[in-house]
Amino acid sequence: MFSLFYGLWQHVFSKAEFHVLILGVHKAGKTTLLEKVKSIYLKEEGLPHDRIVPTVGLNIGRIEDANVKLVFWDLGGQPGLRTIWEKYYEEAHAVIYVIDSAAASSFEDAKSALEKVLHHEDLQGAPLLIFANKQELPAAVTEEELARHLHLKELDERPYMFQAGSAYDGTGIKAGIDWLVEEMERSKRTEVLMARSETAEKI
Ligand SMILES: Nc1nc2c(ncn2[C@@H]2O[C@H](COP(=O)(O)OP(=O)(O)OP(=O)(O)O)[C@@H](O)[C@H]2O)c(=O)[nH]1
Ligand SMILES: [Mg+2]
Repeated sequence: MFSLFYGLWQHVFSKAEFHVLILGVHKAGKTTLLEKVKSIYLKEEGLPHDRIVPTVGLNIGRIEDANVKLVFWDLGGQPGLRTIWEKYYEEAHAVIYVIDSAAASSFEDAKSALEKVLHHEDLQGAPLLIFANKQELPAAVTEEELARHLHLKELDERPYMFQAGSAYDGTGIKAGIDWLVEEMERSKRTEVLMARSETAEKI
C-alpha cells in the first residue's frame, strides 16, 4: 500500500526531467552559453571565458527551475566531431542551436549543419531554439536577419524560435529557456520519450 501511495506521490509531485542538446558549429559559443546558464540558474560563478577550451567530449550541465529539471548536453562543433551529435538525438527532448551572429562567414556552415540536424528522424518533433549569440558585438546581425540568411524550409514542421542574446552578458537566455520548457511540456515528443522510459523501467 505504501509503495502504491509513494508511486502516486512521485508521479504527481516529482519534477519532469528534460534533456536539451546544445549544438552548433565550432566557436558558436555553446560551452560559454552552458556556463552562463549554470551561473544564472545555480547562482554560482561559471568558468571564466578564457578557461573555456574547444569541446572534444561532452559537457553536462544540470539545473532546476520551479517545475522542471533540465539536463544540458553540450557537444563539440568541429567538423570531425559532428558525427557524434546523432548519438544523443534519440534521448533529447529539445535542441538549442547556437550561432555566432557576428561571424557571417560561418553562416553557410551553420545552415548546412542545422539542416542535417533537422532532417534526422531521431529528432522528429523536437522543439528548436536557435540562439543568435554574441549580440553584444557590433558586427552581430539581428535574429530576423539571421533567419533570412538561414532560410530554413524544414522549420515549419516543428516548434521553433529565434532568440537573440549573448552568452557573455546573459541577455536572451532566460527568455529562450522559458520558451523551450513550455514547448517541451506540451510536446508530443515528450509524451513519446516519457512512455518509452516508463516501459524501460518496468522491464
Ligand atoms: N563576444 C562574445 N564572444 C563569445 C560569446 N560566447 C562565446 N564567445 C567566444 O567565442 C569563442 C568560442 O566559444 P565556445 O563557447 O568555446 O564555443 P563552442 O561553440 O563551445 O565551440 P566548440 O566547443 O569548439 O564547438 C570563445 O572565444 C568565447 O569566449 C558571446 O556571447 N560574445
Ligand atoms: Mg564547446
